[in-house]
Amino acid sequence: MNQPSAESLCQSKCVPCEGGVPVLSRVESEGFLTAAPHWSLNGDANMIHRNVARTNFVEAMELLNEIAQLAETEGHHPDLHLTGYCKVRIDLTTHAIGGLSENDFIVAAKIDQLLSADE
Ligand SMILES: C[C@H](O)[C@H](O)[C@H]1CNC2=NC(N)=NC(=O)C2=N1
Repeated sequence: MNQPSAESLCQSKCVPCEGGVPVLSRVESEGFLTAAPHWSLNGDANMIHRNVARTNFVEAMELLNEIAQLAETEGHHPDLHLTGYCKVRIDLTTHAIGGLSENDFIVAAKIDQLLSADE
């Protein structure tokens, strides 16, 4: 597989997934992470996450809603956590296959784009 870029991921669209897609290996996921360097792979290599801080509670909630809209557009949904009054943790995994798929990295790159537009 060619090394993905943030740009190519942002131009891609999530493919509806109800199973039948191979789980990405740790090495494949690490390749995708070069295009999404703000994200971390967990120990089991079945989830990536990113932490984001906002300046107050309302801005954190607005961010959660922006990500929710993006997720609905993509048809692929992160697990969103408000971890403090202005802190957000975003977890991405493909529930249907119990691990990571390209969809997770497409949504990660699009969230990065949304966050850089906000800054
Ligand atoms: C058909 C549709 O693509 C699936 O139900 C999607 C919806 N959003 C999803 N989001 C995530 N994170 N994992 C999934 O397996 C998943 N499945």
